[in-house]
Amino acid sequence: MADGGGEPDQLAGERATAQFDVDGMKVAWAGSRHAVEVADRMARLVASDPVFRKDTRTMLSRKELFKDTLKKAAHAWKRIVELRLTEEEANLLRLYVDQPGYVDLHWGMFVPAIKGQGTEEQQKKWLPMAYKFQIIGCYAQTELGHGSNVQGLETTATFDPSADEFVMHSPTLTSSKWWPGGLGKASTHAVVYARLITEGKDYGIHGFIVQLRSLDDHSPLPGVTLGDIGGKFGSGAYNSMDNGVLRFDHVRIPRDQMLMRLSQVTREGKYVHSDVPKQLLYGTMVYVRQTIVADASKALSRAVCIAVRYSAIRKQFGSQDGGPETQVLNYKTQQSRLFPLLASAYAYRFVGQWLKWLYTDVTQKLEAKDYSTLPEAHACTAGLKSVTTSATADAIEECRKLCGGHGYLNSSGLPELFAVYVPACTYEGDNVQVARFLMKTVAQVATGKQPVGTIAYMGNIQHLMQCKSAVNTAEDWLNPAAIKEVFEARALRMAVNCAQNISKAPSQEEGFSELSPDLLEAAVAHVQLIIVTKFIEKLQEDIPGPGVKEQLQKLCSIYALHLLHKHLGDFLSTGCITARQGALANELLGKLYAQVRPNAVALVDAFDYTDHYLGSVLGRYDGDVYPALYEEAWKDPLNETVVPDGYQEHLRPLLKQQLKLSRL
Ligand SMILES: CCCCCCCCCCCCCCCCCCCCCCC/C=C/C(=O)SCCNC(=O)CCNC(=O)[C@H](O)C(C)(C)COP(=O)(O)OP(=O)(O)OC[C@H]1O[C@@H](n2cnc3c(N)ncnc32)[C@H](O)[C@@H]1OP(=O)(O)O
Ligand SMILES: Cc1cc2nc3c(=O)[nH]c(=O)nc-3n(C[C@H](O)[C@H](O)[C@H](O)COP(=O)(O)OP(=O)(O)OC[C@H]3O[C@@H](n4cnc5c(N)ncnc54)[C@H](O)[C@@H]3O)c2cc1C
Repeated sequence: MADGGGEPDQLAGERATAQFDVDGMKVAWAGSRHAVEVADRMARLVASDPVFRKDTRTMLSRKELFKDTLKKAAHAWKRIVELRLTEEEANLLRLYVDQPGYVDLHWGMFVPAIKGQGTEEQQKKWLPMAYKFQIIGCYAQTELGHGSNVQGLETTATFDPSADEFVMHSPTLTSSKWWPGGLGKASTHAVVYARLITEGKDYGIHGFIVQLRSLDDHSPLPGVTLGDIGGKFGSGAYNSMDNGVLRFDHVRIPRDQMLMRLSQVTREGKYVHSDVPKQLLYGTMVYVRQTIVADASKALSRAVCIAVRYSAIRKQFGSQDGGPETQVLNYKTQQSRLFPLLASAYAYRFVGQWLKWLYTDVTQKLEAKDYSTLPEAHACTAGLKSVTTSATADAIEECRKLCGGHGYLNSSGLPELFAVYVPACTYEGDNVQVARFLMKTVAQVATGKQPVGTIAYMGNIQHLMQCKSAVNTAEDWLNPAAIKEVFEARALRMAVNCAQNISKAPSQEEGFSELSPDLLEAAVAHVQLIIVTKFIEKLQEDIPGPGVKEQLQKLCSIYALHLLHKHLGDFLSTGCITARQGALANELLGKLYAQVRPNAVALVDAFDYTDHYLGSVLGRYDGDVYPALYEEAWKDPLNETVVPDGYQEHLRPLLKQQLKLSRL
C-alpha cells in the first residue's frame, strides 16, 4: 500500500476481474504472436537505454532538445547497425524512442519519394546512400504561400539545354519552402517539388533531388538559404523537429536529378510524359497517410491507457459514512466518455492494419501497371487520415480532462502527447478528396457501373435508399448486420443528397463549392462506415484466447453505437432509424459500458506499453501514482533552490514595501 491513499494494488485487483486472456488480446492488438514478441523486445531495449531517457524533455531549451534529438537518432542508428535489426525492428525502435526527428522524413518521405517517382537508375544511385545515412533527405513540397494547393506552388525548375541542367529558383518570398521536417538543420538533400519549365512552357509540379548542404562541413551550398522556421506549439513536443525554410537563388542541378519515372525531359529539352498516371506524383503522400492512420491508434491508445489506469486509482466522493470513496472509473459519466475512446483505439488499430494491407496491394498492382485501385486507395488514405487524426486529437484532450487537475501536469504525459499529436490533423490534407471520389462514384452507379472495394455498398442503392431498420429491442443492436445496414444507408443517402443538390447548381464546381460543408459530412459518414466495417470483418477472423473475441465484440458495438448516438441527427434526418431505435442504441450502450468496466484495465494492458513509452506518472503499470507525482514535482528546475531566483530583485522589495504600508 502506498503512503497517503495511493493504492498500487488497486490495479492488481482490477486485473484480477478481467474476463479474458490478456496475452490473447495482445496478439489480436499487435497482429500476431511474432509482432508481440518483437514489439516487447524493442520497447525494453529502448526503456533500458539511458540515452533514450525522456523524462526531462519538457524542461529542455529548444537548442538542448534539438541536440538531444540528434544524439538519440545517431545512437539509435548505431544500435540498429550493431544489433543488425530488421526493418520491422528498426521501425519499432523509432516508435518507442518517441521523439520526432529528421529520421522520420528521411525514411518516411524522402526514401519513398525516390522509390515511387525515381527511375530504376535513379533508385540505384540514390537509395544506397540514403539507406546508409551517407546523405540525409527531406520532403520539400509546402511553401510559405501554398500548402493544400500543390498546383499553386511557385518554386521553378527551368531547364537550360546549353548546360544540361535545371535551374532551381525561388522567385518570390511566398515561394520559400516552409515547413519541411528535417530541412532546417539536419538534411543534406531534399526532394523538392517545383514547376518544371522547358522550352518556355510551364509543365506544372514535378519532383527534383537537390543537394542543399556540403557533405564535408554541412554548410549550405552556394545560392541556398536555409534555416529553422521557429518554435512550435507546446513545451518539448514537436520542437525536436527542425521544420525548415529554404530559398534557391538560381541553383543548378544536373538534368538527371529530376525524378523521371512519371515524365522526363530529354537532353534537347523535350517534355515526355510516360503512361504512368500523373497522380503518382502524390504517391508519397498516400504512403505517409497510411502510416499516420496507424499512428493514430498508437497515440490514442496511449492516452486511453493513462486515463483508464488513473481513473481506476483516483477516488472521489461516494461514501457518506466515512467508508471508502468511489473510484472515478465507476462513475457512469466517466465510462460514457472514456469507453468509446477505448473502443476507438481498437477500431483504429484494426482499420490501420487493413489500410496497410490495402497500400501493399495497390503498390503490387502499380508495379504490374494496374492503376485501377489507385483512386480508392487515395480516397481511403486521405479520408481515414483526416477522420482518425481529428478524433484522436480530440480524444487526447478528453483524456486529459478525464484525469482532472493532475492531467494538466507535464508529468501526466498528456500535454506533451497532445502537442506532439495535433499537427497530424494539419499535415497531409483533409477530406475534400474523399467527397470528390464519392460524387464520382454516385454518378457511376447512376449509369449502372458496379462499384467495388469500400464503395461496393453503393451498388446496393435500391435497397439502401429505402430500407428501414428492423431493430426492435436494445439487444437487436448487437447484430453486426443491423449496424452495418444503417451505417451504409446513412452514408449512401448523405452522398446521394449531395449529388442531387449539386446537380441543381449552375455548374458542378459551383455546386461543389456551395455544398462543401455537406460534402465533408458525407465523407465523414463514409469513412466511419469503413472503420465500422473493418472492425466487424476483423471479428469474423479466428481470434484465439478465452474471452478475447467477446471483448472485441463489445468494443465494436460500443464504437459503432457511440457514433450513432453522436451523429443521431444524420441517422434520423436520412430516415435510416427512428427516434425509438436511437434510444434503444443508447440503452444498449449503457449496458455495454457496465460489461466493459471490469475489463477496462486489462484492455489497456493489452496495448503492452512500457512505463518509458507511456511517459506518465498517472498511467504507471503499478498504479503507484501519488508518490511518483510528489517525487516528480521536486525535479522541476524551479525547485532547485528553496528561495527563487528573482527574490532579491522583485519579491523582497515588494514585501518590504507592504510591511512599511501596513505600519502606516
Ligand atoms: C530521434 C529518433 C530516433 C530514432 C532513429 C531510428 C532510426 C531509423 C529507423 C526507421 C525509422 C522509420 C520512420 C518512418 C516514420 C514514417 C512516419 C512519417 C512521419 C510523417 C510526418 C509527416 C510530416 C508532414 C509532411 C507533409 O505535410 S508533406 C506535404 C503534404 N501536403 C499535402 O498533404 C497537400 C494536401 N493537398 C492535397 O492533397 C491536394 O488535395 C492534392 C494535391 C492531392 C490535389 O489537389 P488538386 O485537386 O489541385 O490536384 P490535381 O488537379 O493535380 O489532381 C486531382 C486528381 O488527382 C487525384 N488525386 C489527388 N491526390 C491523389 C493521390 N495521392 N493519389 C491518387 N490520386 C490522387 C484526385 O482524386 C483527382 O482525381 P480526379 O481528377 O479523378 O478527380
Ligand atoms: C508539423 C508540420 C510538419 C510538416 N511537415 C512538412 C514536410 O515535411 N514537408 C512539407 O512539404 N510540408 C510539411 N508540412 C506542411 C503541411 O503539409 C501543410 O501545412 C498542410 O498541407 C496544410 O497546408 P497549409 O498550411 O498551407 O494550410 P492552408 O491550405 O492554408 O489551410 C488553411 C485553412 O484553409 C482550409 N482550406 C484550404 N484549402 C481548402 C479548400 N480547397 N477547401 C476548403 N478549405 C480549404 C484548410 O482546411 C484550413 O482550414 C508540415 C506542417 C506541419 C504543421
